[in-house]
Amino acid sequence: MSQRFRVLLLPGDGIGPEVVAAARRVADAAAARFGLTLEYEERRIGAAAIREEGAPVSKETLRRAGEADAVLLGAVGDPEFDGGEVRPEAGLLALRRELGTFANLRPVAAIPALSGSSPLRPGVAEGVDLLIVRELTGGAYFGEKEEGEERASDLSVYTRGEVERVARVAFEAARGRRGRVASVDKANVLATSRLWRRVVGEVARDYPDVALEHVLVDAAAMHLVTDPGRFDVILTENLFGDILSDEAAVLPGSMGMLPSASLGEPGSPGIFEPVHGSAPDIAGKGVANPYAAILSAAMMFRHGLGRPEAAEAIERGVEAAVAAGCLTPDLGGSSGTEEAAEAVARRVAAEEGAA
Ligand SMILES: NC(=O)C1=CN([C@@H]2O[C@H](COP(=O)(O)OP(=O)(O)OC[C@H]3O[C@@H](n4cnc5c(N)ncnc54)[C@H](O)[C@@H]3O)[C@@H](O)[C@H]2O)C=CC1
Ligand SMILES: CC(C)CC(=O)C(=O)O
Ligand SMILES: [Mg+2]
Repeated sequence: MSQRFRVLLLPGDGIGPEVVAAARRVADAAAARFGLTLEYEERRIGAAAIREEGAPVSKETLRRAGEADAVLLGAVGDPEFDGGEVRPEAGLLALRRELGTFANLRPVAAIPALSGSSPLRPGVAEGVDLLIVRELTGGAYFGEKEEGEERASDLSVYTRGEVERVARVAFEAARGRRGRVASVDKANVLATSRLWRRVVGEVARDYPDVALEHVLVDAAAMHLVTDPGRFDVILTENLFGDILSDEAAVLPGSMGMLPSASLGEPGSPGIFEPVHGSAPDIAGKGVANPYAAILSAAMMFRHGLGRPEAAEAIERGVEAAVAAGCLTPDLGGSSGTEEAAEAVARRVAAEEGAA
């Protein structure tokens, strides 16, 4: 009998529905090839939920997310709600809090056909392969807020336990990679960063086979673009990780190339979501790059459903589609979102050596 998984789809806003449809198309191809059944439920989040349900995420959606095996999410955010009291982005933060997804894995890898000397895309950094482990449920995004006409504040709090658990995720990941962790902080100024640095140093003692360096975030931002090869795993807090990962998008060539997995305690559902936002400037045009969402579906198979062979098939499918020149406009091509998804799905279905 085929293995069944419940996947909650949260397409969200802007290009979210377009890229989630693309990711679903490819996930279905992978499921069919490996004899799995994906049972989908689709619900609203973000601006779509504010309009229809009066809140950026409903209690029922949070409950259903908790019951799913994995959540596949597009993006939230709509200029209509800029400056308003109820913000679409609050729905995503509430979901991350509800599921306790404290570790956000953001791999940054340049696809060979796009990199360096390739005539397809000169300028993309060749051979880049790093992993940003971003703490996702603490810091300034979740601290107490004060918002007035004359004064505003966002409290940034980290506890020893919050730092320790995400640090362990980074060290474990480094063991399966090139054995190096760069912990990024601002310990010359911030108290939270000094706690961060102390605790990461303590955790490192349990991983004598992993090399640890501490890097200040301002210098890290520079090294990331001038010498990305110096990094293997970057471990950092919520706000710094958000900014550094968008910066890292220049390495594979586009925001549309960065997937992510937001993970909590073992056994709890993860959220699989592209790093990019709702991109209102290109929404509804059918030109959004779906590879970040498709690669997030691959991460869902690997980290959420325990089926790495399906993840690898999707990743090979994306590489092959890109090598064949199936590029959306952000990558210098003229393919549409659906065309790119179809190109990957076809390759996933047809690949030799199916399990
Ligand atoms: N995880 C999430 O849901 C996130 C939501 N947002 C929200 O998204 C909205 C727009 O924010 P922006 O700052 O414009 O960031 P964004 O990531 O949506 O877009 C930044 C730039 O990258 C381009 N881009 C992004 N994804 C792309 C894709 N798949 N294919 C081709 N081009 C792509 C956009 O066209 C835009 O020029 C805001 O409301 C923001 O709060 C922003 C980041 C993350
Ligand atoms: C709540 C989101 C808008 C934050 C974000 O930009 C991200 O997680 O990448
Ligand atoms: Mg972001």
